Amino acid sequence: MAIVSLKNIKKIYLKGALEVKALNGITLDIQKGEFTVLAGPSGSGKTTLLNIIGAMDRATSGKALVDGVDLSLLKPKDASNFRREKIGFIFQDYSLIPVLTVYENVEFSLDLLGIHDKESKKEMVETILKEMDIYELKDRRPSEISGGQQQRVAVARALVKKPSIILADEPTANLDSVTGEAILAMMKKLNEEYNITFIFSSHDLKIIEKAKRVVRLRDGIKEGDSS
Ligand SMILES: Nc1ncnc2c1ncn2[C@@H]1O[C@H](COP(=O)(O)OP(=O)(O)OP(=O)(O)O)[C@@H](O)[C@H]1O
Repeated sequence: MAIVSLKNIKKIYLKGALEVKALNGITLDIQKGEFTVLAGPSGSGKTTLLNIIGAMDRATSGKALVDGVDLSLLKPKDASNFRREKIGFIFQDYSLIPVLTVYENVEFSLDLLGIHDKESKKEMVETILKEMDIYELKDRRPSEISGGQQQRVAVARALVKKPSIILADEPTANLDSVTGEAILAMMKKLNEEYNITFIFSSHDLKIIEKAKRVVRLRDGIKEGDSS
């Protein structure tokens, strides 16, 4: 069974009296363990689609089933539980908490899940920091490390809670091409090692060509799908 199953998803934003059709009938299945990029020009609907899959936003019409949950039926509180338990988010601007150290940023993800036992948290956080090769940076604040290192912290924070799906909106957009490709290689390794489903957006051709499956969007419509 597909971990993400979208049927005829439409999203219309209202801008005053103006309707913006951001998604115009997207049908898409993604299997568990796939490594998929949503590609397409600016404004094609990539962020909107990621937000719907992650229950950050709701489709205007259509059916979205993610890890067995029908997202259209979720009340706001259930949506926030769903996000916390099932989804790891990675953002273009890293979105780390500036006053917390690298260690605490990753640990916070477990606090939100209600895991409070110091020792088990320590084991989980340290394992993932080592995996991401940022263990030596654990006591620094985000402002004291590079952009590529901050994005590795963001990946660690998403991953530590062992989510079913990781959603990443332009995760390499603010990085130079070498660092961006290193982050992508790391995501791919984690995808293969843990069989975590990755769905990310990009309009960088060098990044797109390295994904296993490319779903192309244009004007809110799926115009291509290749693996
Ligand atoms: N909150 C909003 N209110 C109104 N219109 C919106 C809103 N969010 C997005 N849009 C519009 O919906 C369309 C799709 O936007 P979206 O951000 O999903 O595209 P994108 O492919 O992620 O673009 P980019 O690559 O620039 O991030 C665009 O026309 C955008 O202007």
